Amino acid sequence: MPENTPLLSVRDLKKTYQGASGPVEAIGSISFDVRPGELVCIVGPSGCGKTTLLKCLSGLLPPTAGSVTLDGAEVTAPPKKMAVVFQEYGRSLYPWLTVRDNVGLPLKARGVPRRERLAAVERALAEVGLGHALDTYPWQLSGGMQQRVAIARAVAYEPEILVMDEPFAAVDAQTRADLEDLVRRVWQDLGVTVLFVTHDIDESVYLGERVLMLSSSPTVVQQDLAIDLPAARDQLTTRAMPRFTALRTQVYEQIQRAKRGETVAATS
Ligand SMILES: Nc1ncnc2c1ncn2[C@@H]1O[C@H](COP(=O)(O)OP(=O)(O)OP(=O)(O)O)[C@@H](O)[C@H]1O
Repeated sequence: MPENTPLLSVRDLKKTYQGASGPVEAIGSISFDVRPGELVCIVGPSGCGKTTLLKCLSGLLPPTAGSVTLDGAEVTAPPKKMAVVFQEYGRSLYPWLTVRDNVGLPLKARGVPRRERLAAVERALAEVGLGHALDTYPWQLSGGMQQRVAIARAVAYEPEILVMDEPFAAVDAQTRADLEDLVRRVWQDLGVTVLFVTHDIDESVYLGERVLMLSSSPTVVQQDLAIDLPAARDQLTTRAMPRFTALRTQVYEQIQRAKRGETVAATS
């Protein structure tokens, strides 16, 4: 695929729920593209429709209007080319399966032969620094390690796009910093396209090459901001850069505007 052809294309997406006391317009109208190999963060205030958007993107919820296209095909069911990592790692791993079997499960379901599957599982676990944990069970690991297993499972599947839904919201600050660096490393090493949803402004700027800021519900893209920080990022030096501070201030101000219900045109 040429580099400028979008991998994921969201066009005029609208979602209205039928609530008990009438229609709830969760998503007003959202349009954006993600090109192959990009790392895009989506950030917005609580209740702005991030979960609704992700459900529509991953084919779990039909939009009221508009479309989602992945690699040229309209998404109407969970796409094979997409892997999703959720916040609740504790519920996404099977406690009765070893780490090796948890990571290998989607490949088994896809019919990948055993030898090839085991090689892919070992590669993915080595990538997330858990090459030594193949035969352990999820409940023998810390929360951060379990989330690494969930990331390895997504990576082993070799998706065209890796969607992460607030994946680090439930871990402590130090683990979170390590996992952020892990996501950037996986993105750089494997060239996978990443769409990362977070409510954390600093995290969106530290991780992303682009940040899409959502307005309050009914949601639109408030701003599409290019993150022009150096590709090699480091928790101490990058976060201490004046440019980092300027970008986080810009995102913070937009989120505050979104909370007040002020919408501005999406610009980069
Ligand atoms: N099944 C539903 N029926 C009716 N309204 C809903 C339903 N699901 C979500 N909503 C409403 O749609 C809006 C967006 O909700 P959504 O959960 O997508 O936001 P969010 O950004 O993921 O929130 P948070 O960051 O707090 O998790 C909210 O006003 C919510 O109350």
